[in-house]
Amino acid sequence: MSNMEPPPRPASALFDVFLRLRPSSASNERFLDVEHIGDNVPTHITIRPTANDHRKRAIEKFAFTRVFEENASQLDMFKDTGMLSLIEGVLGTDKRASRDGLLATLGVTGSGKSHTILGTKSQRGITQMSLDVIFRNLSDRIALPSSTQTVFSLSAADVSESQLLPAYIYLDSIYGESHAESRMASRAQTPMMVGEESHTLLHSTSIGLYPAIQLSKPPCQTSLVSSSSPIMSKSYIPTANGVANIFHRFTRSIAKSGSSHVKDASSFIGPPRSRHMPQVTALPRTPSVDDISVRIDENAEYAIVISMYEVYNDRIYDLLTPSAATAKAGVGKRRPLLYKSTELSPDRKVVAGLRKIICGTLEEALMVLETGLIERRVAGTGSNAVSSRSHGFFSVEVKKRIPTKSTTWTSNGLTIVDLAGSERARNAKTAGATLAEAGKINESLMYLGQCMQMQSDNQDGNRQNLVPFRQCKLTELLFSNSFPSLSVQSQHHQHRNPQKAIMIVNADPIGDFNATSQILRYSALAREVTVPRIPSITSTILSGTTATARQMSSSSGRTSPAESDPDDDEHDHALQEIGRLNEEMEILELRFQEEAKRRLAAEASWRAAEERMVEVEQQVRAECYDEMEAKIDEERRRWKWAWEEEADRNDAHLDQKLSLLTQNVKIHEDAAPSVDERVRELENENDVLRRKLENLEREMQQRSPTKKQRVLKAKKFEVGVSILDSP
Ligand SMILES: Nc1ncnc2c1ncn2[C@@H]1O[C@H](COP(=O)(O)OP(=O)(O)OP(=O)(O)O)[C@@H](O)[C@H]1O
Repeated sequence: MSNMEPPPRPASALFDVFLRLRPSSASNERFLDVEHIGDNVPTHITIRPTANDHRKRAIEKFAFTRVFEENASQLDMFKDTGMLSLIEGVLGTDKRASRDGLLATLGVTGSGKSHTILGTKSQRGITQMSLDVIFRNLSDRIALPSSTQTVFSLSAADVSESQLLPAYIYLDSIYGESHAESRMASRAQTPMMVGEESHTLLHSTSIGLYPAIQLSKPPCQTSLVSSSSPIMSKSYIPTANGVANIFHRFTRSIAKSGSSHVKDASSFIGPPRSRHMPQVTALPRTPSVDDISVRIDENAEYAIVISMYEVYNDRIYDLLTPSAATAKAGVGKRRPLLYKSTELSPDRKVVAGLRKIICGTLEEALMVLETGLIERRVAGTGSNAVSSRSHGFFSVEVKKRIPTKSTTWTSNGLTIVDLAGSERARNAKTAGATLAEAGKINESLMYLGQCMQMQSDNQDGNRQNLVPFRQCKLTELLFSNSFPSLSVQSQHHQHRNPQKAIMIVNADPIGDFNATSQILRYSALAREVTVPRIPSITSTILSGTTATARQMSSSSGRTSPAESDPDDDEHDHALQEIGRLNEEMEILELRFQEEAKRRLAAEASWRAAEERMVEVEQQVRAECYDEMEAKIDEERRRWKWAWEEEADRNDAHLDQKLSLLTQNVKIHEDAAPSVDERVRELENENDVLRRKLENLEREMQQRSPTKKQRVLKAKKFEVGVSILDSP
């Protein structure tokens, strides 16, 4: 590739790629040079191996959208990388150009990524400047987060199953008493109690005075009252516990009003924590962006919602849910979040379940940013004392609605990504868990490299390869919004333009040659390899022969070139051709080595993808099994319950039948006999008995004569009595 131009950005390109060189205090040999062509802004650099590197002799030339040299300021980086048009796209001034924006920084550990986007103690980074421009330009068009109506409607419009919180409540939950104390100190007036019917809270902090939330009875009728409202005859400043209580009622009221996303306060706030609160006044104020204006939609009302998360070991963690709080609440380890399609966002993946903070002022946004940065995992390694060990994501969602036309919010996001440093593990004095971290970081950056390489390959011309962005969380998060959604369901949803993205590659021109050149190779928009004209052994020998030949020819008296021997010319040509072919061969050899490396990397990623597939399959199987078990359990319970119900019903039915039966059955008793009948009965009975007696006497007589006589005597006596008795 000769006369290498920075290629025009095709529509399919993922990024505009800028290179920023950092001033370095290292005393190594410089290996990177910027090419200056007239007064044009530089777009090309060359890297040449240092003198002590004898293995590589190729000089590589790289093209970027623009190269920023060591003297570039933070403000230059903000103004000249296209951040303003990115912000305008997010603010959605022009509907056609309205889109999400992404800014990412890439580079070796310590090359200045965090410096560029997050700044230092004395200088702001692109993130703070972007927030300043957004809040300054929107100023009074920003909806107050203390309005419950705003919180309701924003929660209802959120598609990512998030927990939305106004910033002052969130900050109180994090900084607890220290925040309350600082509020106390900052308040001029002594607050007074409100009457029984309504509790009005003056909510002020060291970073400004907030409007009050009035909680009247019932709690769902929460309303906003200005702090200067005459209703506040009595008021008080809440303590941290008080705030938690108020918030509990506040969120309950929101939950009651039907928002599915706002959860119970207890899920947000554990016991009040006394973290050291960052002081907004101590944050840097330069460079100033007061004079920068961007176009906004003058008819719209805006809301700014901030969330922060990190990708650590290929898992997504919320940075605004402090791990200390989770541990205190007994939840244990931080719970990774899913990047998935939700019910309200079937055609797009979102990080689901994040805590999102509605910020009304720049100060609130900066406090939230500081809080998330404190949470971000940092571990000192040999390469950089405060190295970022995770990929940090800072997301500013700009929600917009036209109050006269619609009550629903549309949303575009500006995501700023501080990628973890890519250093080879052996360079860093890492061990154990940190070594595993380095492995994951390098793996995800390798996938990122493949995606970016694909971008520059696609720019080469005819090839339009698919960007393999689904290989890891990092590339999924970075690229899945870069392509227009093809989903059928998206017809029912708002059509979204693909995101616009900027990549800033940071490099130290005196730093680690190998690590830096590796990053430049896959991030550059174009690349050219040349081999320096250092004569190879063959050409040296051959040129030596030529020189001798020339000497010989000159000594033979032929002085004019016109008189030169045509055989010699042919010989010279042949030697030149051999030299050229040698160079070409060396370049091809280098290319071949690189292709071989890429093939190995592709094979590794293929294997990783296969392993991942197996893992996912196992996971899905386990999930299906659990789900099935749960379903069977539920069915069993349902059947048991139905069976018991049926048995109870049968018992009840039987009882009912029995009671009916006992009610209708009467015991029949015969009527009592009259006296005459009774006498007759007794006489009959008497007769029967008498006959029996007679029979018995007769039997007796037949058995014993003495007895017989006695019986006869008795008989005679009875007959005599009966004769006497008879009338
Ligand atoms: N352009 C610059 N001007 C002045 N100082 C710089 C510049 N770039 C980086 N530095 C300084 O170099 C040090 C390391 O930079 P920084 O922390 O931004 O590196 P990093 O690439 O984010 O590293 P890591 O990947 O480990 O997080 C910091 O002290 C930073 O202030």
